[in-house]
Amino acid sequence: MRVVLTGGGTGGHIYPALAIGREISAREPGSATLYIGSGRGLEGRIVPEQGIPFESIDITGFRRSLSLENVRTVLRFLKGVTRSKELLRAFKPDIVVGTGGYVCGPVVYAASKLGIPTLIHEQNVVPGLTNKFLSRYVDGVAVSFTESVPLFKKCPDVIHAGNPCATRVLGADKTAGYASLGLKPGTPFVLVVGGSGGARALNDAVVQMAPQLGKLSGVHYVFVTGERFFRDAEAAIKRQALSAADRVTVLPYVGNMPDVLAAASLFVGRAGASFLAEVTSLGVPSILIPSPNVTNNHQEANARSLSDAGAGVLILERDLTGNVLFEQIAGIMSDPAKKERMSKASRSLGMPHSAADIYEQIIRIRGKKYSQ
Ligand SMILES: CC(=O)N[C@H]1[C@@H](OP(=O)(O)OP(=O)(O)OC[C@H]2O[C@@H](n3ccc(=O)[nH]c3=O)[C@H](O)[C@@H]2O)O[C@H](CO)[C@@H](O)[C@@H]1O
Repeated sequence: MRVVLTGGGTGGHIYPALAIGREISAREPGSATLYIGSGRGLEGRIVPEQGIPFESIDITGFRRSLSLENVRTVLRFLKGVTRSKELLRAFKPDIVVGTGGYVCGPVVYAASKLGIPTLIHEQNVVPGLTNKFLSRYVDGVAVSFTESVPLFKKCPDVIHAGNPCATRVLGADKTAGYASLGLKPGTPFVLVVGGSGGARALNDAVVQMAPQLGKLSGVHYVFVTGERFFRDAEAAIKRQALSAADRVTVLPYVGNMPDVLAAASLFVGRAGASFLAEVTSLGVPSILIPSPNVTNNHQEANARSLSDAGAGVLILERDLTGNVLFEQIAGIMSDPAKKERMSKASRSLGMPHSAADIYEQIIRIRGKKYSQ
């Protein structure tokens, strides 16, 4: 099959696209993939690193308030449609899959105008602006939460498939995870990550709790700060961690997150939808501090679905301090029975067959389109 993947800005939109691409290649060896993203997003680095051909278009997102910038955005969108049409005519895909983020707008729209079968995947309960717009043109929609199905009632083929990132972590290699961190296999460690871009509030709380890290004997800590915060955060964390500094690893970004996540004893992070799909697919217990700065506060809804099931502990950012965070970490890491209960609850929420369901949907959509 020839497939175009598009979506991006942040990891939460890129990794679901890559997971769908991987499923297609596994089912149909010899498939050809092209990823179309924005030159400004994280995809420009991640996708070529995976050995996938990458083309970029110049596009920005809409501001929610009226502004001159929105006029420029419309012009860029129209230019993006023209450029996408050129790329699509040259590549001749059998399917175009969009996973949200503004970059997939012109690409999926152009594909639908050219009569190419199209599918979008929505990661969050509340659909993003781009996917809402595209839902009028696409042949199918895959959503991550059942609650989102009615929001796409005008679309021809809507399925509840979970998030394909859940499938991407299934083949994860714990041993490789420990090795990449330089840890002895089996070392218990707490993984703290503020989403694909890092989170200042979380990094600040980590610096505040760092003097207490030594209290938990034998536990290692892996702090992933986000590229833009790395230098300052690393210096501050190492300084504050005192005698436990040798049990602390600080990194800007983790390229092999599935392996590292599979080895982790506890995940502490934001509540982005793709991360949560991975955490539940692997049955990792979590402490979640949802970002308050996202559309419709959707990360809090994501986090509540885990905390209500006993799979995670929810801390609202306004209540976050170093002490609160360390108390919760210690409460889980020093109570194996509690950790095990949370782990079981987490696994029960996982939907690891997600990418396979989406692959079946792609086959169905193509079949229908070409029989018309
Ligand atoms: C601030 C913001 O707009 N956040 C949104 C964004 O989050 P964000 O882009 O942070 O996405 P998620 O937290 O959902 O997922 C991050 C993805 O990046 C990967 N990863 C992350 C860090 C790292 O060092 N290495 C790595 O590989 C994770 O394994 C995961 O696959 O998209 C999500 C959609 O999925 C939304 O739910 C979030 O609300």
